[in-house]
Amino acid sequence: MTVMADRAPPPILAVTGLAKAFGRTRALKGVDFELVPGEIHALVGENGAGKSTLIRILAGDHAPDAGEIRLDGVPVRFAHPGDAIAGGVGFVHQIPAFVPDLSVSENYLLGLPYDRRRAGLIDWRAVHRDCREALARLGLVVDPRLPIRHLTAHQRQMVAVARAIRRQPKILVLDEVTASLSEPEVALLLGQISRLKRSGVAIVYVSHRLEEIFRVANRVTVLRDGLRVATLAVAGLTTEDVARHIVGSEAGDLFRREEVATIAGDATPRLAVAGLGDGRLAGIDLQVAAGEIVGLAGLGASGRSRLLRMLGGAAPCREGRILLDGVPCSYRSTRDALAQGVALVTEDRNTDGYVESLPIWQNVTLPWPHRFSHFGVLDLDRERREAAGAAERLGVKMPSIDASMTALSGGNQQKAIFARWVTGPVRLLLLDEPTHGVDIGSKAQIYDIVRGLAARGIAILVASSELEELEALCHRVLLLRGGTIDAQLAGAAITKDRILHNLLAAQ
Ligand SMILES: Nc1ncnc2c1ncn2[C@@H]1O[C@H](COP(=O)(O)OP(=O)(O)OP(=O)(O)O)[C@@H](O)[C@H]1O
Repeated sequence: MTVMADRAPPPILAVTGLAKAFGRTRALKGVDFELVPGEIHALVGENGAGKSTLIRILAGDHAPDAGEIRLDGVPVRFAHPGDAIAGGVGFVHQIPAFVPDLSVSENYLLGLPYDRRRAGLIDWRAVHRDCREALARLGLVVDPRLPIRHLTAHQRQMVAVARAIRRQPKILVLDEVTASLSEPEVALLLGQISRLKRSGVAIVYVSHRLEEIFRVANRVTVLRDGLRVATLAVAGLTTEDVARHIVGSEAGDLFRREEVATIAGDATPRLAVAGLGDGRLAGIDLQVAAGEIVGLAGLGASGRSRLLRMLGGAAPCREGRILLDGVPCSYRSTRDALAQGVALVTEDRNTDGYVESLPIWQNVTLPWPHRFSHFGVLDLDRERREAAGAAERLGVKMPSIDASMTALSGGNQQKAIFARWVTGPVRLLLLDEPTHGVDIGSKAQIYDIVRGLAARGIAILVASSELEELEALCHRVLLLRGGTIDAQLAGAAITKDRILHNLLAAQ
């Protein structure tokens, strides 16, 4: 079904019959897509539906096998990413590219001319001011002189957005830019995007957060299995309508909230933390019982990820004590932590998530090199079989378990990484943004898996910027503010509104 707005202006971008295969995977099977000036057009679909492939072709990263792209009515073929940018199309990809050792400002202005003084010298003060102000409009306050590698994944994402806007594009394509942003940051970003739209910029907005689409988009195009299944005006639609198009059947109650009772706390907690700190975080006290799912909520750079990294051996803690099942423990690395049954799943799957040179199955079993060896002999068949079983249970969409991780769409990479913890001997699971970039159907699967792991007695501490996620999953939610945990919500008191209200009230 295709519903077009009456008397729509001529498209600034018209894509027809776009097709692309990767080996035997037909990522796009003849897709049409139109974008008009001054609209925000959402592009949605399950993980692996073909959204990023469409965007990568527009960006000149992939050559299409068939189809046509017209800009302002003129056929174009972008051979290199630079061509698209020169044609007035700006991109923010799921994992933006940066030069890690250059400063935030230099990355922000990459490829653009610098402000110069009379003698031709770069006016660094003006450059940094420009960068600082652009980031502040997106709610990010950082020193623009810092090397960009010091920024967190979501801060870098904001720099990528500011960079794309700075190039004054006619078309701006945003691929999953809010995946790890907290609510106030999302609001600032969506405000900025709406302003660009009002100034006539045409925006393609890819997101798995349907709620955002209803906040800003005019139209939505749904892709499924490499085909366009609908282009609809957003006004008058419900989330369930869009979800139905995405999954191709009645979506069921994907948004249901499980009744989660608070776990009685008489027994020795699986994790007990007292007075933990590292300078920026201080006096952190918390407990997680076996079988309990505890959430961590905070605004912006509240320290959620830092805390998880400290507990998972990825960052040093200078003060405090960590007890696992009542036994004091300390670990110097994630490997150390893993040996004690503590697994950290970070949000940055690109840098510490997977090994590109290994097939999917070895990425799934990566943390457990000794599990499949018997008297020093590796049982590769069993290892591969178990990995395949775990990936299948999580619905990882892949050409084969032997394929490379780079053959997976972003959300499927996330699920493949998650499959690790389904197979391994874990006592405490630390999850940072576990459904980053994952489609709504798969989210429900991941939630079920997390609940299943908790039911097996694993203690789970989960940080999420998606408050609905905490609401759906957690027995308790801890509120992290000013470098410490200053309140908690439990059981039925955990609602998105209440978490947000408490966090904002505490500002
Ligand atoms: N470089 C590649 N090599 C092989 N297969 C690929 C490659 N890139 C994408 N694919 C496959 O093409 C299909 C479409 O992937 P694409 O990344 O476009 O999906 P997507 O809709 O963006 O998903 P997500 O929401 O997970 O980001 C998937 O089946 C994916 O495995």
